[in-house]
Amino acid sequence: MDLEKVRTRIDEIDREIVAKLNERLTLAGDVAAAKAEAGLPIFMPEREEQIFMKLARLNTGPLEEATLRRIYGEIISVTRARQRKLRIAYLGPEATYTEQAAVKQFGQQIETMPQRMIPDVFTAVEKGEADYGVIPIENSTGGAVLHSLDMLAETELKIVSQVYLPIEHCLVSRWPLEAITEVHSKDQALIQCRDWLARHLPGARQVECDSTAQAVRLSGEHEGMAAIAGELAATRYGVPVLAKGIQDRSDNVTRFLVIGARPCGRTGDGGDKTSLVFSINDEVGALERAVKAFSSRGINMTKIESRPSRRKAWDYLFFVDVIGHWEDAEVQAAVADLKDACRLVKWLGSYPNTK
Ligand SMILES: C=C(O[C@@H]1C=C(C(=O)O)C=C[C@H]1O)C(=O)O
Repeated sequence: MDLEKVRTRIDEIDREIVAKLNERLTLAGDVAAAKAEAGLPIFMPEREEQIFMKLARLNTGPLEEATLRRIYGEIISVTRARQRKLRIAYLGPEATYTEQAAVKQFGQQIETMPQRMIPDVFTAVEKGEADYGVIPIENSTGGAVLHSLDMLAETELKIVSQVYLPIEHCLVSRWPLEAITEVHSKDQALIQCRDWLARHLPGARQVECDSTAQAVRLSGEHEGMAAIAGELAATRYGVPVLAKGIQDRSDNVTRFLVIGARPCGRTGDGGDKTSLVFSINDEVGALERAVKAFSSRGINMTKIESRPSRRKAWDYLFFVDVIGHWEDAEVQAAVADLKDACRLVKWLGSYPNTK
């Protein structure tokens, strides 16, 4: 093939792409103005998911769906920022996995607001200092993030989106493996690397701290100290990576939630998930009746997790995820039954069931 000819064609395509990008940006800017008038939020995850689903159907390849999503994620990020840069609070400090999840959801065009603890993320959104908050909720190896569950039970904020992020942990230190006496990290990360640590650093003390990024920062300052964290945190704080991929399972994925002041609308086409929390009466068959409210209608329950209610000893809250939107007739009917069987039923949010 003639190189010059191909390059000429590529240049033409680029001209078209740039023109189209600008046209899209201008149109979406008009939408933003109309939305401001109608009192609708800048960020509408249900609309974005519909766009992504439509793009996937249009795409004939060779472009991979995940790549298309990433490219469009940035285009939409720029569009949102044209109205106003969204302020995103997340479990910090900088370069945590939660920051990566925030960028995966919102793109680069955001104002990042790292917070020290999970409750601080909720407070920042509740006070209106941040537009949205991002928190970890569960990991495929280590299970639930209990602090996040407890906060969800208390808050009036709603879950508006979920983000799955593959997690690859690294051992990060300025000192060689033989010299390491302490490994610092978030409890979840230590649990996810339990077998690796037992094999490679059996004598090292394991110390829990608030975040993986915080552990990296500390480890840079103290002799014999190592941290478990992501490569991004190691790079950001300038501490060398000694070993990569040290999590016990290669399919290690964390699910994050985006919380906001307003609920998210329906995506439709079975593309939504609903999270709720309920508390059952102390009687025979109460939990079964609660579960049947969904199963008898063919509603798929994708998760159930119990936590102490923190009100009374041996009193529990059940956190469940089901497929469907709170406004779906079937879900509403199930919730009516659930309310008959339960002391408390609280809607935590409905959002696109993004993979
Ligand atoms: C332009 C809009 O605002 C935002 C930007 C979108 C886009 O760039 O396509 C889509 C949804 C919203 O999060 C809209 O709601 O249509």
